[in-house]
Amino acid sequence: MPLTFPVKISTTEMHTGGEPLRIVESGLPELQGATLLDKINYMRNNLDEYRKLLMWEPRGHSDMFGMLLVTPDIESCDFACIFIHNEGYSTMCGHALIAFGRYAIEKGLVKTITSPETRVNIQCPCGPVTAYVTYDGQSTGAVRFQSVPCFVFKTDLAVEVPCYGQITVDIVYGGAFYAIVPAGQYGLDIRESKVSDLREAAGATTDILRKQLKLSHPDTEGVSHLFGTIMTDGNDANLEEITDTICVFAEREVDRSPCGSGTSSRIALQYFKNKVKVNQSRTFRGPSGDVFIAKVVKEVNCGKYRAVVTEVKGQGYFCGNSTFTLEENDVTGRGFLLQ
Ligand SMILES: O=C(O)[C@H]1NCC[C@@H]1O
Repeated sequence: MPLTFPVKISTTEMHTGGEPLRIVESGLPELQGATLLDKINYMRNNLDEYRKLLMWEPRGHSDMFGMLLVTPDIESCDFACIFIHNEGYSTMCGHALIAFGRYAIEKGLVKTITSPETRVNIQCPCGPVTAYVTYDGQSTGAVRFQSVPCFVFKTDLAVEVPCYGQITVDIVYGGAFYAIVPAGQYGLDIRESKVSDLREAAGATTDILRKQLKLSHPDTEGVSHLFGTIMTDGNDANLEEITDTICVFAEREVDRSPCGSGTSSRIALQYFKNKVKVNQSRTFRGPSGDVFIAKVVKEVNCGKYRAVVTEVKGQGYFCGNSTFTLEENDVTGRGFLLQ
């Protein structure tokens, strides 16, 4: 289905730890479908031009991220989200929820607001996620969210990454599946190496794993896809120290923040490798220098897997509003990417 003219799309622009969040407020045709997954599939099949218009150049860029709000189909949830990025649609996004928690309250979308925290129940494609938004009676601040069950799918998986040799990764589910690997395995340093080198190595790892690894989730439809590779500083054991992380997801998109779902995955992996205990907090730093604080809240089951609910805390900020238009004869303006 082509774009419907006149195109006029309104958004609020936010960021969490430097990672953009473009919240679409109006201007898209209605998404058909009974469930959130149906609506995502409808958008993917019929309205993907709108994703490209909003995420790609000249209105976005190859590291852009956004979300749309739709009606939830889980009764306990107040909102449902569709996450969009350079390649398509994703299953979980922590940085988006951290920003959205504030948005929901500041824009008057939440009926019952309580201090010092307000609970917001959000249906994500991976399942229901609870966000707790700090509210002091006047303004909103930090947001913590509790994840869907996170589990380790495979540990110590050896993979031959073209141009880099044999690399050993762990595969973890934190609302999305990630490969997790210390940057040192590629001869890279997460703090000193160029982001372009880290992006390339992580992207090459995701590419080969997507070809070779069959993923499955015990009970959630539509999530069995390797979303990206997370490189770490390898510092899993020393709880007192900040640990660095860079998440390269979708089509080699670099998360500026520590990545909420990636942080859930990392703390879950650390838990199952006996590096942290329930309720022990750790600080994760992303490439922008901003941090998330995370911990394991409790152990649960997820099908045959031992799993954990994690909690990740950070703060998002408002940075603007946009109204996007498109002239009918503007072919380039429909979206392109330079990478
Ligand atoms: O915070 C997160 O979970 C994410 N940020 C962009 C990519 C991931 O979805």
